Amino acid sequence: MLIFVAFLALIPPKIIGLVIDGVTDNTLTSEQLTRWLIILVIAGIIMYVARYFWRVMIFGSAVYLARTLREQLFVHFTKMSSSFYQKRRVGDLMAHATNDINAVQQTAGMGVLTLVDSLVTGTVVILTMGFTISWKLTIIALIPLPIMILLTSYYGRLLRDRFRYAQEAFSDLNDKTQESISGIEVIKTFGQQKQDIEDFTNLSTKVVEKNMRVARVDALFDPTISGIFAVSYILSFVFGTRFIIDGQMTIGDLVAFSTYLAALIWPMLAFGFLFNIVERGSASYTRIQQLFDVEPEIVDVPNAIDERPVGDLHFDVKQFRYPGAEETTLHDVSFELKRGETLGIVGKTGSGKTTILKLLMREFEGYEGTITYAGHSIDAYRQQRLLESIGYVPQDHFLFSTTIRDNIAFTNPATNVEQIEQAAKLAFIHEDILRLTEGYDTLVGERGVSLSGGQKQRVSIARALLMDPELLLLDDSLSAVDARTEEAILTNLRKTRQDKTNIITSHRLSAIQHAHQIIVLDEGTIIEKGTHEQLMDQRGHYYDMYMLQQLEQSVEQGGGSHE
Ligand SMILES: Nc1ncnc2c1ncn2[C@@H]1O[C@H](COP(=O)(O)OP(=O)(O)OP(=O)(O)O)[C@@H](O)[C@H]1O
Repeated sequence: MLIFVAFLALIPPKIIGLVIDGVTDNTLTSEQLTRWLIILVIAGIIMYVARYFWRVMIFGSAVYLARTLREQLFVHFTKMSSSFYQKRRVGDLMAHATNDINAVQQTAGMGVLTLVDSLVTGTVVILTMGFTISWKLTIIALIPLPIMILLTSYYGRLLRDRFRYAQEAFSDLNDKTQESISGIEVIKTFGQQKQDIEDFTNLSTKVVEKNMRVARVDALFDPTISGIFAVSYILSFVFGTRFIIDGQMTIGDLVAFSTYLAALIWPMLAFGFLFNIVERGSASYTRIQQLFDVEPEIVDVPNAIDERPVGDLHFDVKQFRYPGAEETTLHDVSFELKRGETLGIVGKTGSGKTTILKLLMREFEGYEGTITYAGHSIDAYRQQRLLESIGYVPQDHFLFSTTIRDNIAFTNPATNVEQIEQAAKLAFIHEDILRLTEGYDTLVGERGVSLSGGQKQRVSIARALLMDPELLLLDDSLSAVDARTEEAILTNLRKTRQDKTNIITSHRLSAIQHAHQIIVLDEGTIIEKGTHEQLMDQRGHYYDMYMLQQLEQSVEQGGGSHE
């Protein structure tokens, strides 16, 4: 259609030239004039329709392209492991997925349009000017063209870096906004709004400065192209009138020529802007490509076992250090857990409890040692299958912005009401949910009601229990519930998960007291191991902790003595 319109656009200038020559020669009849006018109107209407459709098609395709790119990026994000998210900021990733993809979309739409239009329309008009009017005048009019190409491509190069800096500044601002809004409660309670506004303003000013640097180059394109075009006009009039005087051209020819020249304004502008548009898109695309280039760290081995592991667990890690960390996080941690047993892990904060669970879920690799589950190393399984065996209740519980029902039924939206309620009862949250005005349909998360810390924890537990996982990992998941509720949940777990494996980490010994095995961690290694009774007999760290907690408990309850 672009090519078709380019040819149609040749008609009006030609007709204008013929009419003018008809007037100067006194040969134009009113029938001829009417015919020319009808042709002009028909050409105009066809061009109108064709232009409309090709714009819709080109810009529409650009929107589809952006969708494809956005989806690919999202899928890529979901493949990335924890260490990727540790290094990247959320706001920055979001800026890539929005701002940069928009810039690529602009390039795809405007870029294709300007490229095809400038080349096709430009070439067709130039050839027509040369063949039907005068080659000499055409070449003279186009003398300034190379200067325009040189200048605009130079501006394009200038623009590229500046645009990249502007996009980076926007990423920083996006990140700041995201973090401030998420942390607004902390900012307010500490009275830090003023400082926060100042930080925001500084970043916002940086965005303006960087975009002004872009605008200063942007602004050069238009005057340069128009200026050079004016030179073309002057040259064609000066030489055109000469050629008329010499009898090489008619007045109609010169009028048609200048109309063609006017028709060249847009292709020339488009050609100049092409450098602008392409450089912007390429700066943004490079930023997106850098994200795509990051390989997922945790990948399935070839011919990975495509079955959920069910069986005994053997954890034997000689040494593990988080990527980039200076000190070893875990060393010489080993335990064996038969299917159906419960392991309790206790230890001071930062002793490595959560790390053990993360390694079990294959969130991080690169440790020295082996972790086997049901007779195979955990990395021999497809990660998806491994995780299907594991129900994890993280320390920082996270609820999605949806109903409580959907939050619990997260792993299997098709679950029936009874199963959801059963999971909620096991997690001792059913009664609390019924007390909410809309029960299981109450919206929670960012858009809904605020549940207490303990309630959120129990919804998270219900979510994991609904899976009826082979291996349940409770990461300090009972810290925000009172002792009675904790006891009730643990009793439920003991009753319903007799043949399933559990690992419970806790600061409170009451949560792990009944476990088949307990390990006491300190600075990343096991310092004591055994059952509650064995550990009490040892009179070591565990014993001291237990006595201290008993004392605290009896003080809380108003008593002064303990056994
Ligand atoms: N992603 C990470 N990158 C680098 N270091 C980490 C990372 N996560 C934890 N650490 C460090 O590893 C150590 C063990 O952390 P871990 O979360 O396993 O402790 P924890 O025993 O679960 O503590 P808590 O009881 O406070 O949850 C800590 O020193 C912590 O700073």
